[in-house]
Amino acid sequence: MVTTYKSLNSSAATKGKKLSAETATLSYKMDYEPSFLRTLFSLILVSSLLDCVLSEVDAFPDTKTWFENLLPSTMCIQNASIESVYGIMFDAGSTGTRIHIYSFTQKYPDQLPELRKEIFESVKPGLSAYADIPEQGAETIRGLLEVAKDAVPSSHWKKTPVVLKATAGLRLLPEKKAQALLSEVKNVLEESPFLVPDNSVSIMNGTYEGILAWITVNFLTGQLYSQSKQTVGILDLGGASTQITFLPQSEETLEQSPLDFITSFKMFHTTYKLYTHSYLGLGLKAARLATLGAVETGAVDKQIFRSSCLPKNLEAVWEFGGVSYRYGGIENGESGFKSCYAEVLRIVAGKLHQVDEIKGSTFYAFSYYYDRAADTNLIDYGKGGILEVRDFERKAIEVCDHMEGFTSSSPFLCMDLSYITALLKEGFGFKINTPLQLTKKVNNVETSWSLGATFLMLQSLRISN
Ligand SMILES: O=c1ccn([C@@H]2O[C@H](COP(=O)(O)OP(=O)(O)O)[C@@H](O)[C@H]2O)c(=O)[nH]1
Ligand SMILES: [Ca+2]
Repeated sequence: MVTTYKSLNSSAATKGKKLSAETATLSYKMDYEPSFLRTLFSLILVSSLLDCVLSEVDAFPDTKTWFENLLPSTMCIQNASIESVYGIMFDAGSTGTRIHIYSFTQKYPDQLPELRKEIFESVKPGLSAYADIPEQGAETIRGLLEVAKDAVPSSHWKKTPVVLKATAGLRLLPEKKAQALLSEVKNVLEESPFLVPDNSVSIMNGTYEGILAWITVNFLTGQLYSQSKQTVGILDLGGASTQITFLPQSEETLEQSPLDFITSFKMFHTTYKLYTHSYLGLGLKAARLATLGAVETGAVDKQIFRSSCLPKNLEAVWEFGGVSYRYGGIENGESGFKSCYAEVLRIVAGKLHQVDEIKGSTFYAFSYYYDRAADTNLIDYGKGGILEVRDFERKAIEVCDHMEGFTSSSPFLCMDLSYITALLKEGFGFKINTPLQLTKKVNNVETSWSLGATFLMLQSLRISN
């Protein structure tokens, strides 16, 4: 693996520095060829190849209902030379925009292609911070496209599809502002030398976000093509929304869940009926705003939003989604875990659907679950690890009850850890000893929805040689 950092903005890099620093870029390159990935992507690409030949036959007929609007319209393209196929996926998240450039190779015409390399780069803040200056937001995409131009040989540019999917940051913007951003972004993609399919720039439905991340993780852990089909559930905690997705084992779950929490799709000759839901406004940063009471009021110039989850003497400014908020602790008032937990509990109480069977299931947790666990040394940043829900609670108590010793690097740490504890325990209803597998990467591949989305993009485009 080759790792090169241009400038840093990962949690590893910001650990011990200002956690709310929002403007920098991170880039790294990964080379990997684990055998199961070869198998996996062989399966994917073989399916695509067959589909191209049998263009009348939809390989995943049942999927149509749920990813109809997610995918660019179907077409059969002669995507690449005999040796390489590329796919570019933008993840426009609420806190940052990321580009994933995946390359696949086919060494011999009669052999199956393999996933060879992923190049990743990100910028902060996310597109939603440019709500009033959409052209400038789109410029961030232009910058990331330069990375793609370096990564993809120019001979392949015209055949390489590029897609951008925005998540909760844009979902929360007024429709007009979100559309203006998407339209500027579309222009920038169209000015690029890459293949821009129909519907290439869109706001992704939260249901897809959960399902695509579930596909990614269960591909990477080998569950989707293993005989046992012991799939794992996923918990994603973004800045503005959070997702839970798993394959129910109990009939009761299927029967008692709200209809829109259950989604069926077919892959590799197996039909999966998943439980998935995305809670908009319950991402980590949106929860900060809610705890501070700043959601309804918005940022008012002189107002300072206060919380017992913050150090008593703190007064500072925090930027989220392009808005600046003044915030601080309660001087001569309450602080510490007990009062903070009561505050964050109000954000989740009665807001989430609970399912009994998750108490005994295996869940992979990533994004801010991972970042905050790593920030507080609950896990190693590089390796991740297994935690129980009560580990987050213990750490929250430790941090919240010793805020006098806080450093300016982490003013929100008490609030974040308390919120994560409340979300897991009182929100989803996990037991305090439910184990969570904290994982950022599986075999060097990021555990995010973007790989699942790229897989479906290639599938949809019938990429072939
Ligand atoms: O490829 C990625 C994309 C995002 N994240 C994490 O996702 C969180 C931020 O969520 P995001 O900005 O995507 O917010 P959303 O739009 O999903 O609410 C942070 O913990 C990031 O470290 C990540 O680990 N890998
Ligand atoms: Ca996300």
